[in-house]
Amino acid sequence: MASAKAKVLIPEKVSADGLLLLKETLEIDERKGLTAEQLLEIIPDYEALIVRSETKVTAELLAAGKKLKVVARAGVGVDNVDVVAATKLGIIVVNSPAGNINAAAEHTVALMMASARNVTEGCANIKEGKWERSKFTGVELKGKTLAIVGAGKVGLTVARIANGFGMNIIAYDPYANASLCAAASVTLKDSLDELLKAADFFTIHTPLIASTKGMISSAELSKMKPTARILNVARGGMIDETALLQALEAGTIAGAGIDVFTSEPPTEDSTAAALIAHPKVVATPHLGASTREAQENVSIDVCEQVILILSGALPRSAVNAPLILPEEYRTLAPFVQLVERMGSLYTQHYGNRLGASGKDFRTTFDLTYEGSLANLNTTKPLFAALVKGLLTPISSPVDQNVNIVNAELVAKERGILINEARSREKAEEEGFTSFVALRARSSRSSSLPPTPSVSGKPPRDQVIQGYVSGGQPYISRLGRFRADFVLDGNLLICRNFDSPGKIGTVGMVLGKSGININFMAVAPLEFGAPGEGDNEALMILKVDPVPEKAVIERLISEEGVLEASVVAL
Ligand SMILES: NC(=O)c1ccc[n+]([C@@H]2O[C@H](COP(=O)([O-])OP(=O)(O)OC[C@H]3O[C@@H](n4cnc5c(N)ncnc54)[C@H](O)[C@@H]3O)[C@@H](O)[C@H]2O)c1
Ligand SMILES: O=C(O)[C@H](O)COP(=O)(O)O
Repeated sequence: MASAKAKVLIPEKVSADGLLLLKETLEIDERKGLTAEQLLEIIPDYEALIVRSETKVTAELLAAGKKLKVVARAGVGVDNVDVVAATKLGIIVVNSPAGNINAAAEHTVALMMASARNVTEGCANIKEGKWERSKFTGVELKGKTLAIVGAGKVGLTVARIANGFGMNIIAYDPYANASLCAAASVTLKDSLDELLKAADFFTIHTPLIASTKGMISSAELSKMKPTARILNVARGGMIDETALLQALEAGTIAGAGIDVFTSEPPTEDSTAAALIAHPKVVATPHLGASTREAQENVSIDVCEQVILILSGALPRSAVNAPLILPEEYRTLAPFVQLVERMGSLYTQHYGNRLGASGKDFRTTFDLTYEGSLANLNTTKPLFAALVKGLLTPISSPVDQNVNIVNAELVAKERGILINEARSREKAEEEGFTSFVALRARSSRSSSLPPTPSVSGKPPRDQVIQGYVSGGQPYISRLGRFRADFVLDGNLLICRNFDSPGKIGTVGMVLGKSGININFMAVAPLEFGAPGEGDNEALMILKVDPVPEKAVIERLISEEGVLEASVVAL
């Protein structure tokens, strides 16, 4: 007789601890070593699929899974799952964002120590029956500088462990939570260059996104000490493998510890294969999360979520849950878009300004719903939209898909604090039926000195206000400036002296660089304290294509152009 229980397919090695939870109510089928064709053939029988990083969950496989309700990734990265196709088919994708953090951090430390003490070389030597002690003199970690790029969950866990070794820890992460860094005795630096020059050990813990892809290439490696060692237990592609191999061969860098590669597994004749074979490289086959404990954690985490979903409840960490539920769509959709874009504007503008004020990304926000918005039944989608907007520009799309289910958890994990408030006082005063105000607080308990304001006074709150008109998101205030522009497209935002000729200057630089201006608005000063940059204005230009960093640098080298940022929405 056919089983009445829903069926779960597990084509990879997933820890038994979670699977035990499934056994009571579901039929589980562990089938390792299936080919893609075999998987395609059997998938129509299953309600749930549990994978790690090896199974390619393609659009074709998902479409063939006529009964599939959930794909669970026992780990963080869903790079191997076609999330867009799953969303279109109404299949929920869940993951375990925190279950393997400690494992990845400890593996980083393992590679750091193995590289420092020539563990693999010494081990291979003695196994060959040799005893060549003098060849393998290493270095100690105590008193050395550990430089961390990406002070997130894994990066800070590495820092906490490294404190025990007596290391001096510095980090570069423009979007980090300063108090969490200070609590882990991490000194935040303003540039990657500072880390490259100071590092004895250099480790990367960022997502693989446009700004981190190829982040370490020949130019960066050439700034490092010849005694420095470099580690990557995050994602392949952040260190240029060819450049690293050349630096190791030239002896301009002392060693590397690598767990992840641009293509996995690396092909035989690839640069990655040459790196792996290099005597100064300690390499592992993507073992960051491969501990019994981490596998138990991620297995229990995703199996619990599979049970929730198959019983009709909401999971904890859905990668593709909506920001907004269908019944709320009509009222909330334009505001969800507004708040998400305000968050994205905040991160890209304040986190990436070039010029006088510099970067000043903060992590404590007040989000106030003014006027008729104060009557909303639920603000959950708006909260989620803000978290998504703040984090999307600095996250890999597959690693961090923020939605109403996971927004609070993601914000907490990233050290972002959002205080929501409702008010009916200011909307009328400002001439709107409703608007949203986002205020990033100035208090920074950080190891960094606070960024001085233009007046040299302590930094002030950063404020963005927006409203919806005709279904479009508008910005009515940006910092000290009264604005009125549609928050859409590629925007170049320049702060400049409010004096004749500035628009021409900016237009000329952009024209010479082949950049078209589709729209331009000037935002006058309205909210500044006396003496605080009195003679200033903002210029907001919708541009195409997005200006390169060199163009922005040229702009701010022009007289009277104080700073500029690019915001792509
Ligand atoms: N090897 C493994 O098995 C394994 C296991 C777990 C996690 N990982 C990988 O480790 C990495 C870190 O994971 P996490 O959980 O700590 O992520 P996280 O999101 O908690 O932290 C990432 C940090 O990178 C920062 N960042 C983003 N862009 C940056 C930039 N351009 N410059 C500097 N910093 C930037 C973010 O602000 C954030 O603080 C991810 O790539 C993840 O996929 C690998
Ligand atoms: O994304 C992850 O969770 C890690 O890279 C681990 O992948 P794995 O489950 O295949 O070991």
